[in-house]
Amino acid sequence: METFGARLHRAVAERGPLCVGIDPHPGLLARWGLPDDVEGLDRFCRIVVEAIGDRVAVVKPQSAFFERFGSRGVGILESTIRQLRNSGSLVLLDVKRGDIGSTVSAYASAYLDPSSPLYVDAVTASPYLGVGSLAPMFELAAAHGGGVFVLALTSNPEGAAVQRAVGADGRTVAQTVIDEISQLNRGAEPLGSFGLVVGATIGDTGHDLAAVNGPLLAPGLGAQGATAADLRTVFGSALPTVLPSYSREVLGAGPDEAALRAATDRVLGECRAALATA
Ligand SMILES: O=c1ccn([C@@H]2O[C@H](COP(=O)(O)O)[C@@H](O)[C@H]2O)c(=O)[nH]1
Repeated sequence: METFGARLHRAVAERGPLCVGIDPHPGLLARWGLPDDVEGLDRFCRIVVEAIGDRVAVVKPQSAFFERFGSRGVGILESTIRQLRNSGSLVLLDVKRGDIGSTVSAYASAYLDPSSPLYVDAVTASPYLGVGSLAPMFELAAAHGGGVFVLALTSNPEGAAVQRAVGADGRTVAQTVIDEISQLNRGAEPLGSFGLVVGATIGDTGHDLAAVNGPLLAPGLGAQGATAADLRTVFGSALPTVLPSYSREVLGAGPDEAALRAATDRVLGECRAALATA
């Protein structure tokens, strides 16, 4: 079985270093001339998949925008995941789950067990009940070639107060998360399956990402103000493992599929240029 890290490495080599988010904000549905209901959500997702599913390495549906429509919205998430998988992109579900270990087991089954209707290639997870509490996710991901991206240094300004707080051992909370994920990826080739989320907005925080040996998802580009040129400052020598992520910056070009593809190609070009300087 090929690991998620290997599959991601291959997808990025073939399609380029880019993740595009599917975030059907009410404002975007309106701009696309779609109703703010399940039919509008379905149409929005179908257009995005048709436009970019066969050209982007990773697509990241944001679960919140599906959950807000209840069970029918989750049904659209399931069908969107299926369509994305058929289009050849890897699916990273942005769902930021975390809980005590026994409950994390159920989250792991929901997203990382191939028999689940919500089965995806990778999920985002929250480490604030302790990185160790996410072990059931790591184990099921490893068993089935899946991946987990753990929040480390998020792109929002409020994250710093928690993530940069310093513990008794002198390390920040974020550095503890970084170090524990680095351990999980030790020796993995060509890339570990356990990633981190590090916002492109955060500047140089002095955190050491050099030993992670796993993918570094970088949201915050475009709508939140960061540019591809900021990636070097944030990631330094870890730049080659960065997976830049854009949602509204690309989605704002829709609903025209050619315009969505053009926006995707533009940001991919910017990211390629930024990462090539590594
Ligand atoms: O630190 C984080 C973690 C996750 N996100 C998510 O990424 C997208 C960003 O959307 P944009 O439209 O490109 O701003 C969104 O789904 C967030 O929940 C993040 O922004 N920062």
